[in-house]
Amino acid sequence: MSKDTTLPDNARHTPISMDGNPTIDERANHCFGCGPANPQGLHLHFTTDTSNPQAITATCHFQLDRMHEGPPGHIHGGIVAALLDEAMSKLNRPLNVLAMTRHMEIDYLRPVPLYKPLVLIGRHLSRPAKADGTPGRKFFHQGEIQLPDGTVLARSKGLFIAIDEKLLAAGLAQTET
Ligand SMILES: CCCCC/C=C\C/C=C\C/C=C\C/C=C\CCCC(=O)SCCNC(=O)CCNC(=O)[C@H](O)C(C)(C)COP(=O)(O)OP(=O)(O)OC[C@H]1O[C@@H](n2cnc3c(N)ncnc32)[C@H](O)[C@@H]1OP(=O)(O)O
Repeated sequence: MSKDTTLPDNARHTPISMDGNPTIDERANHCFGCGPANPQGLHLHFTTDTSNPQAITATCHFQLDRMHEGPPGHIHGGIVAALLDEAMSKLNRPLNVLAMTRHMEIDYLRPVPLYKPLVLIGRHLSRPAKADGTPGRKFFHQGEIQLPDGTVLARSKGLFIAIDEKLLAAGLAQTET
């Protein structure tokens, strides 16, 4: 039976060693991109599609207003970067890794409008193997901001590096002091 990709993917995509521990998303999440607990955040909500493990995607429908203005009537370039970073980072969890952005590049193809419904899409591109053939730490992803008709306004490519889960514990401890 094929998977219904219109439904949210609610599987708990975490390493087995994290069973029993809340993920970042399950705690009071202040992430600027997706955290419900951040009153100034973007509150982005993504639906992931893992039906093809070679082409995992994360999609978000969103619309911003003047709070995020750069060029008149358009989204600030730094916010465009944050949107693309967020979309790409949303691919790490379905890939069962904790990973941080090491490098990203952006093509700002067209100004991105405020007050219009837009689509934000992250696509997993590749995870090169290490020299010994074992899975590598580098994850290459792509992000796009599109108009509903598919016109691409901005596109990113990102390198994410898988990190040790202990770093996550250290980061969370810092937020609790
Ligand atoms: C103590 C606090 C820690 C807190 C962390 C906690 C949790 C984070 C987990 C997940 C994120 C959670 C939620 C999502 C939040 C936001 C969503 C957006 C995502 C982000 O916004 S997240 C913030 C921005 N992000 C950073 O704040 C990263 C700062 N940074 C570092 O923390 C290190 O930089 C790190 C750990 C990334 C890597 O450090 P490292 O030492 O482990 O790795 P290393 O340097 O060895 O690089 C590995 C291999 O990448 C190659 N390489 C390097 N640069 C390259 C390039 N440009 N092109 C091609 N290859 C390149 C090297 O050549 C090497 O390759 P090789 O292994 O083959 O030699």
